[in-house]
Amino acid sequence: MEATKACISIRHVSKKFGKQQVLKEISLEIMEGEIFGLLGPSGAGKTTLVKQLAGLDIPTSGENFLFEEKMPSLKLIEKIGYMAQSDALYEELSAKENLQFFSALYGLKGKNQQQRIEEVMKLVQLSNHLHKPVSNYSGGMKRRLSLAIALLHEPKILILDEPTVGIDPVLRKSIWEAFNELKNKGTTLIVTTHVMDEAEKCDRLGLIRDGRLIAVGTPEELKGKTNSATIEEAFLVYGGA
Ligand SMILES: Nc1ncnc2c1ncn2[C@@H]1O[C@H](COP(=O)(O)OP(=O)(O)OP(=O)(O)O)[C@@H](O)[C@H]1O
Repeated sequence: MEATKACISIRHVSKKFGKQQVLKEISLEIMEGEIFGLLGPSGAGKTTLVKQLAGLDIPTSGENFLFEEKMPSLKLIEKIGYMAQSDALYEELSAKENLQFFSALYGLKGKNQQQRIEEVMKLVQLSNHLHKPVSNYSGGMKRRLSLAIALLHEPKILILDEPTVGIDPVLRKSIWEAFNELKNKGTTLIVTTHVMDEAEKCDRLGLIRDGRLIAVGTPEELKGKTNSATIEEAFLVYGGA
């Protein structure tokens, strides 16, 4: 069997904002085609780390590599899809107009653009709402539209910062089905969360607390090693003392 390759390599990454040290010596490899969850309490440093992976910020020390290329790199932009924590949508435009705007940024034109718009809206189950102004969308619909936008250019790596916040359990399930579909097509997904049942759905997890990566493993490994019934319990064991 072919060994899986790392497509993201985080090497001794630290980050300071003023005097506050937000990331502390993080080293981690994320494999091609896995769903990797970054789990940690609010303020742990998850967003700070994924922003660096998306090329939107730089470490104070250490390095991030994507496909063996040091970040940030313009060359990699088309390989990365990033969905931020808050939606960056034009409320006064329709969903379709938003999708057309972002498609143009990625250089998608004509028939190809139209086809991708149809595909991504189908994936997030918003095909029937294409012409609605975004201002008439619910919070969950806006999250799904943001996801559709992050998927437009078929990125190899998809970085999702709390993608299902404010989304009800039924929709959350359908979004996770979409994640698994993408994974099966070879996309690597990085998902930040503090929802424990969501953590269980990831192939591997990185537990992050106060800017430190305190454990990495599959949900089963993390529970097994700490003799815990739940990820929450395992987290407390790793974070305790
Ligand atoms: N641009 C910035 N300037 C100063 N401090 C910042 C900046 N960005 C983040 N921080 C601080 O860094 C710490 C980590 O924030 P971060 O957003 O990475 O946490 P998080 O784990 O993503 O939390 P949440 O789950 O609430 O989004 C926080 O204390 C935050 O206030």
